[in-house]
Amino acid sequence: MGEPVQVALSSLTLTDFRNYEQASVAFGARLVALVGDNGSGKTNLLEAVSLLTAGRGLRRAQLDDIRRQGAPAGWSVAARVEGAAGETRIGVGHAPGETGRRVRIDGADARSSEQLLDYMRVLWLLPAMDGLFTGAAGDRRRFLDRLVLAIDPGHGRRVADLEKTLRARNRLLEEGGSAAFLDAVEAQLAPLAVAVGFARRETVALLQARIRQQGDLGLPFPLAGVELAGEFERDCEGVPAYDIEDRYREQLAATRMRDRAAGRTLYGPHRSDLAVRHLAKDMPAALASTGEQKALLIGLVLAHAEVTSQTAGMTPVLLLDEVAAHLDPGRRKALFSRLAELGLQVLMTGTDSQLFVDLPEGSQILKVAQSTISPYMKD
Ligand SMILES: Nc1ncnc2c1ncn2[C@@H]1O[C@H](COP(=O)(O)OP(=O)(O)OP(=O)(O)O)[C@@H](O)[C@H]1O
Repeated sequence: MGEPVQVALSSLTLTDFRNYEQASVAFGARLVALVGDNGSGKTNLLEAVSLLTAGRGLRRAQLDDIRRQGAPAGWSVAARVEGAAGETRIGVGHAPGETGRRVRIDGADARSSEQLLDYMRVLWLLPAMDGLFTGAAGDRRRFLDRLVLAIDPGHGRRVADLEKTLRARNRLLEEGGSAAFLDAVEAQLAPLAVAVGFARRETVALLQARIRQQGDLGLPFPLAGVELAGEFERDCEGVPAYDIEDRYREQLAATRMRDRAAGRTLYGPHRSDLAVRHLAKDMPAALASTGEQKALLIGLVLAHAEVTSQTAGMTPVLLLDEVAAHLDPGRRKALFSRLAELGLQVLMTGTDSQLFVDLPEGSQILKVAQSTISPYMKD
C-alpha cells in the first residue's frame, strides 16, 4: 500500500459557536498548539473540528446547546481541508427548529455527515477520558466505536441502526407487541448485530497487530493489550457470521420474557466492552496508575492513527485536549516527535505555552483569548 495522503485543515471559521461570535483561524502547520486560560474557548474550538465528522462531536452536545448564548440565529463551522482531492470546503451548521445538522461540501448540501469521512477522519482524547478504563463499559464501547468509525465509515450508521432497532424491540416488549412483530424486529436486529460485532473485531485485530509492532519503536508509552469482551463476543468466537445471525435470532426469541421483565434487551453487541491490559505489567489497565493509564491511552491512539492512515489511505486529524500537561517533559517530547513522524495534523491545547517548548521546528502556537484566536506572541 502507498503512503497515506496527509490530511490537514488549513482554516476554520466559527459563527455563533459556543463562546465565539465570529472567529477565523488559519492553520499553518501539522502540529498546532492552542494556548489560553481556563474558559477561553480551547475545547470549544476542538469541539468545532469534532463536528466536522460523523457523530455528535466530542461533547455529544444537543445541537441547540452549541449556539452561542443570545445568538439570534444558528451556528456554523466552516473549514478548508487539504487532502487527496486538493482543497475541499466543508461545513456544518444548525439553526433553531431544524432537526439535524446541516452538512455542506464544496458549497453543496451533503446527504449525511458520513460523507465528511471521505475527506477527513478525526479522533480525540479529552480529560474526561481519564477514567475510561475504570469507568462504565458504555464509555469504552463508544470510544471503540469511534476508533472503528475512523477506519470503517459505515460503522456509525450501523451502530445507530442497531440502537434504533433495539429501542423498537424494547418498546414492543414493553407494549406487549405480537410475536410476529417481534420476529420481524429481531430479524432486522440480528444482521445489524453481526455487522457491528464484525467491524469491531476487525478494528481490534488491526490494533492488536499494530500494537505488537509498536513494541519495536521504543516509545515511552506502555503497550496496551486490547480485546473485545462480553457474552455476545465470547459466543461469537470462531463461529461463522451466518451462524451467529441465526443463533442471535434464536437467543432473542428465547429471552423475550426475561427481557420484558428487565425492560431491555440483555444480550447482544450493545453490551460488549473493550478490555484493555497493560501488557508489560500483565494487568488490567484499570489497575495501572493514573499516569500509566493516560500513557496507555496515548499509545493506543498512536497505534490507531497508524492503522487509520494505512486502511483509510489518509492520516487522521487528532484533537488532544490537555494531554501535554499530564506528561513529564521526556514523554511530552517523545509524543511530539512521534506525532511529527506520523505526519498527522494535531490540534492540542494547554494553559501554558511552556508545555509546547519542545514542539518541533515549524509547529504553530496560537493564543486563545477573549473569544479570538491569534498567533502566540511571547510577553
Ligand atoms: N452555548 C454557549 N454560548 C456561549 N458560551 C458558551 C456556550 N457553551 C459554552 N460556553 C462558554 O465557553 C467558554 C469556553 O469553554 P471551553 O471549554 O472551550 O474552555 P477551555 O479554554 O477549554 O477551558 P479549560 O482550560 O478550563 O478547559 C466557557 O466559559 C463556557 O461557559
